[in-house]
Amino acid sequence: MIKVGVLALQGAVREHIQSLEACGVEAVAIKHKEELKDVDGLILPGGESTTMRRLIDKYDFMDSLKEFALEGKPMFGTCAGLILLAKNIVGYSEPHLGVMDVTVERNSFGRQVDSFEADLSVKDVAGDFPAVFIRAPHIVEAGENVEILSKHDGRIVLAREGQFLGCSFHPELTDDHRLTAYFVEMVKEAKNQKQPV
Ligand SMILES: NC(=O)CC[C@H](N)C(=O)O
Repeated sequence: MIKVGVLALQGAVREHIQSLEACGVEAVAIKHKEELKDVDGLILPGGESTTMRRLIDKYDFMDSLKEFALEGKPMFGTCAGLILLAKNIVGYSEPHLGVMDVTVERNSFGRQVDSFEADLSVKDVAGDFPAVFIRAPHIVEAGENVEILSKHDGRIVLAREGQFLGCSFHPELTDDHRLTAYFVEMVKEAKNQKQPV
């Protein structure tokens, strides 16, 4: 049995927990860095990346989050969470965690369109995934080991690099749990690989 955490400093935490539970796994809100030891995978939710970064520093989470990544445990960044994972952010000299080989641009779907919904074709997941975008970033550049899983209007909005999954939108805000289920599979695979045979 696996356990998946949701970083609970700010943002859409409860919805992610419900989506994970709908996928049949145990889900916990992570409020203290020590709790990271208890989970096999972690979701970094949407919200506001600069606020979340401030709280990561305030509660001394940064080293523990980087260690979590180094241990090979899967991490799923949604919207602001994707910005936290990215190695490069357009207009910023430093990344946050800087673990996923992508360059992201914040609020990149135009100010006049604050939020919108779109049906996406997602590789290996769905032909019609309902995606909710809220002041969303997109991936402007992806490294050679990054697999592009979905695009909207020619822009990369979902990608995977090994243990890291990142999307521009909010997969937790609808009743469609297929993308959460995809991440749950990543967590199960990573855990099985670690187990001695
Ligand atoms: N819904 C979201 O997570 C928005 C992300 C936000 N615009 C940021 O840059 O952090």
